[in-house]
Amino acid sequence: MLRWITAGESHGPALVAVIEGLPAGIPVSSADIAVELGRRRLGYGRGARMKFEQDQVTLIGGVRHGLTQGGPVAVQVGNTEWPKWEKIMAPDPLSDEDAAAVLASARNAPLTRPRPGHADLAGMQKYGFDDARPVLERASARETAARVALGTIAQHYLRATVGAEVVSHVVSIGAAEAVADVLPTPADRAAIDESPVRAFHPDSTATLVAEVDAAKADGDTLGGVVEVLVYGLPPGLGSYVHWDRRLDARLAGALMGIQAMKGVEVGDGFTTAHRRGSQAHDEIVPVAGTDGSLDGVSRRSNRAGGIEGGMTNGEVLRVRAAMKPISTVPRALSTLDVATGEQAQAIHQRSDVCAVPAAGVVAEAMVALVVADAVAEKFGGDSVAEVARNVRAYLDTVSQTLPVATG
Ligand SMILES: Cc1cc2nc3c(=O)[nH]c(=O)nc-3n(C[C@H](O)[C@H](O)[C@H](O)COP(=O)(O)O)c2cc1C
Ligand SMILES: C=C(O[C@@H]1CC(C(=O)O)=C[C@@H](OP(=O)(O)O)[C@H]1O)C(=O)O
Repeated sequence: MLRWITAGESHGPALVAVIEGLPAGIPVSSADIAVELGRRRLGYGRGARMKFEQDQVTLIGGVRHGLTQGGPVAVQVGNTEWPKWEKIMAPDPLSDEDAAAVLASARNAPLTRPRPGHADLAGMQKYGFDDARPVLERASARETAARVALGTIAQHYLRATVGAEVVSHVVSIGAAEAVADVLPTPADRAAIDESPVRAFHPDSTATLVAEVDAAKADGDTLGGVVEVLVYGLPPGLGSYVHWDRRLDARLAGALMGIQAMKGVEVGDGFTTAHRRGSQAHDEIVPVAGTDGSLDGVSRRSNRAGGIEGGMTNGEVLRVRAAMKPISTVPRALSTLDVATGEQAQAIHQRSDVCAVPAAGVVAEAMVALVVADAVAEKFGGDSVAEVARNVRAYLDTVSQTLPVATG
C-alpha cells in the first residue's frame, strides 16, 4: 500500500510531499521531477505568475544516488517568490515592528470579497477566518506541484515494475473540441507537450488557442476536458470485491481531488449510457499463438477504458476529467464584502484564463499514483527486482487460467 501526503501554501517557502510504501531501486532524480514540474507550468492561458515564479526541487529523503532506498521519499518544492512573502506568510509570530509593516502592506490587504466558485467563502465560514487569504493559500492549485513531484516517482515505479507508461492530452477547452480520431500513445508525449494547449492532433492546436484568446479578450475564463491513458497494465489491478477496492472508484476520487475538477469519465462513460448493450461492451476475441494454440485474449474495442468490475482488463486504461472554468474571472462576478455586508465585486488581481493543459499533467500524476498503489497492493515486493519477478510470475499464471489449447 502506498500512502502519501502534501503540505504547504501557495505563497509559502515550499511545498513538501512524502510518499511511503515504495520498493527500493526505483530510478528517480531531482532532475526528473524538475522536468515534470516544468511541464505543469506550461500551457496557453496560464497567468503571469507562471512566468516569474520557479519551482526548486530538493529530494530530502528516501533516494540515494538516483535510486529509492525503500523508505519514505520526501520532496520539497521551493518557491522562488518566497522572499516577497516571508513576513506575510511567516510561520512564527511576528515582532511588533514586522506586524505593523505587514498590516500596512498592500500585498497583505484583507481579501474580504470571496470569489464565487473558489473555496473563499465556504472556507472562511468553516475555519472562522474574516479574510480569504488563509483559505486560498491552501486551496490554490499551486499544491498540485507537490502531487506532480510524487506522480513522477509513481510513473518511474510503474515503468520499472510492470513496464506501464502514462500519457495525457487535452480533449477540449471551453466549447472547442480537439480532433478525436486516434488515441495518443506514450511515443506521442513529446509532440503533445510541444502543443501550447497539449493537444495531440496537430489541427486542434489553433482551434483551442483561439478559444482561449476569445475568452481572454472578453475578460472571461475557461475550463475543459483532459484524458489520461495508461499503456501496458496487466489485468487484475483493483478488485470487484468491495466498493473501495474498485480501481475506477479510486481513479474517480483521485481525479475529482484535483482543484476545479467537476466530472470524471471512465472509458466512454457518459456516451456509453446512451448506447444499447450490443454497442456498449468490448467483445472478447481469442488470440492464437504461432502454433495455433490459444495465446491470449484481445478486445474488438475499448469502450470500457480498460476497466471491468473495478479491475484493469489488460486493455489501455482511459479516463477523463472535466475542469470547470477558472473562478477568478477578470470581469469580476458579484459577491458580498464580508467586512461590510454590502454587495461587491469578487477579488480579481490576476489569474489563469485557462489551466486545462496544466491540469492534464496533474491528472497524469494522480492516475499514476492510484495505479502505482494498485500495483503495490497486488504485487508487494521490497525491491524493484522482487516486484518485477512477482509481476512475471502472475502474468504466467494469468495465461494458464485461460482455457487450454484451441487448435
Ligand atoms: C492547474 C490549475 C491551475 C489553476 N489556476 C487557477 C487560477 O489561476 N485562478 C483560480 O481562481 N483558480 C485556479 N484553479 C482552480 C482553483 O484552484 C479551484 O477552483 C479552487 O481551489 C476551488 O476548488 P473547486 O473548483 O474544486 O471547487 C486552478 C486549478 C488547477 C488544477
Ligand atoms: C501558483 C500556481 O497556480 C495558481 C493556482 C491558483 C488557484 O487559485 O488555484 C491561482 C493562481 O495563483 P494567484 O492567485 O496567486 O495568481 C495560480 O497561479 C501553480 O500552479 O503553481
